Amino acid sequence: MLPPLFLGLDLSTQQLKASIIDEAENLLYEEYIHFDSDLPHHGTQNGAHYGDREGEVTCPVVVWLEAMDVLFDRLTEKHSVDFGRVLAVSGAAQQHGSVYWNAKGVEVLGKLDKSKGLVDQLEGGFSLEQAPLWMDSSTTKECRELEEAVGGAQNLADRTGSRAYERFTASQIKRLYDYDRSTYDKTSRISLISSFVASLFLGKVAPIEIADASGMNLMDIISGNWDLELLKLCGGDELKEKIGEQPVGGGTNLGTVAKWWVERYGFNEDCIVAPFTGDNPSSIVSLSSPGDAILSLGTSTTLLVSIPPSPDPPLCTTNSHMLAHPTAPGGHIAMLCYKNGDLARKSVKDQHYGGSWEQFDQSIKSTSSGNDGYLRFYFPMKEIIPDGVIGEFGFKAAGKLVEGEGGEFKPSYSRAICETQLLSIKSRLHRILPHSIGHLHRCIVTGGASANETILHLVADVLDLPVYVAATSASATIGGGLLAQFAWWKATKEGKKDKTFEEMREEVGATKSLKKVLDPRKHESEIYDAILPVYEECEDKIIEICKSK
Ligand SMILES: Nc1ncnc2c1ncn2[C@@H]1O[C@H](COP(=O)(O)OP(=O)(O)O)[C@@H](O)[C@H]1O
Ligand SMILES: O=C(CO)[C@@H](O)[C@H](O)COP(=O)(O)O
Repeated sequence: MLPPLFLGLDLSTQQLKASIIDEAENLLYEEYIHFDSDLPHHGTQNGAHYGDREGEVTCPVVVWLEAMDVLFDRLTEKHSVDFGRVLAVSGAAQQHGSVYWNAKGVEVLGKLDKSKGLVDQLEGGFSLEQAPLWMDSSTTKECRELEEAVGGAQNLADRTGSRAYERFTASQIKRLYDYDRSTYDKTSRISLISSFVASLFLGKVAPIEIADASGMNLMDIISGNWDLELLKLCGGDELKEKIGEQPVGGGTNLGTVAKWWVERYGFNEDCIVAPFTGDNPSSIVSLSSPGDAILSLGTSTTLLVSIPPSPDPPLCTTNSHMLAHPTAPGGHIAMLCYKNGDLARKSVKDQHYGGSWEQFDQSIKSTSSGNDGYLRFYFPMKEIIPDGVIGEFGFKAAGKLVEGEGGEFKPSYSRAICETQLLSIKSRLHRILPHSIGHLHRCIVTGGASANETILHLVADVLDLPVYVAATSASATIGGGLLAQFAWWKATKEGKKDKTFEEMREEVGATKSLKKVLDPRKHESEIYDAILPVYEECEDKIIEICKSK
């Protein structure tokens, strides 16, 4: 019999990616479906629709169904993947977004017909055709109401790991419950995007995974169970039923793939489905050890630090997130998340460098650290950190606002956007680290922009950390493959049921194949240390300006 394979998926903001690995984590197949370019008839812009309500950002569920159909056709036709060798599947998805199944959808999911694709059968199976995404910021009112109901933002953070955020699922559900009750009532089950994809494999609505559940403002961050009072506040008594069973850990065996996968694509009928997690927790699974910072430069920018289990309660702040760890019970992940990451850099590249990353990079290379004393901030979308700021702002390093939105600016635009994005992380990094971590040893960079060595140089110098990358920038899909392998290993190997993820990695002899790319340069890092207070002063001014708008 040929050795087993493990399938990991990542349904991220702009694309659906798949990786197939073997037991030693060798990457055998990789494929992706880019929503805008592969499925242009849905009219997504960077994977999203921007709606009529202020801050409304969604994606039609049918885009993801079609991406699944096309992806598996491609894996079969282009790569001739033998799915009979795939013994477990898991994966990840952009966090926080939610999918609303109606009764018909749940019913059809349980009896998929092998002669038809997912779109043909499941279109019309959702009470909300447009799923709210992590970029949505339309639920500020619901957020403040939720915080008020539990005695303030810090209380909610202590309880769920985060204060109320617009993109988190609680406020999204509350908006539906408060303003669109008939749609809410037509909703039989609510999935996260991650558990929605797991449901497609399972042929029934899958439970929500614990790390992704901690991005909802609905789960008790200490116990890992649903907070019943919060459920009721957001969606009445009936929300408990719609959300389903308690969150489950990464690597849980949820059952085997639905018959449809066996009959249509030749999946092994024993192929295990393990819970899908969020893309950021999945990157932690594939890349991180405590003491590492992970910088994910995907559509969003996130900074993640894995925190080992501790008897002390996790450090929950109103400016950062605390997530449950997907594979270490009692462990956590501290996270910063920025909305204006890749899309803001891309717009600078298109506006000033003719759409060329080479020219974007060249402008950084031909200027020096600190950009001749200028700082320029880009927030084309309402930002998460600092909360609610929007616009473009340029400053002299002395903290003097040289122009407001738009206006003339001489030094390098590309250096400016990368420096201010990274200085924001530098100014917050120490505040999210618990004492148990002490200090960080290295920064592992992943996501699309980790392919850009010029940006990696800035990361090393600004954060003053050695920079590492993995063999592929698609760390979330590899994390999915590893979660699949973990579920299979525990379920099928004698005596492994209660073993840990690390024990599995040790047994199969897998090491994280990380490559050191750069060390920070002392002189350059000192320049950024010196700029930091000025950066913070400028950021405070922007917050004031935006408040008074
Ligand atoms: N050389 C580069 N420099 C900077 N960014 C890049 C480069 N190459 C690709 N990217 C960015 O990577 C992004 C995709 O990253 P990815 O991690 O796949 O996103 P997501 O997972 O959120 O869909 C693209 O939108 C693109 O702008
Ligand atoms: O909202 C968050 C994390 O809180 C985002 O990081 C999403 O999870 C989207 O991920 P990418 O598609 O940008 O990787």
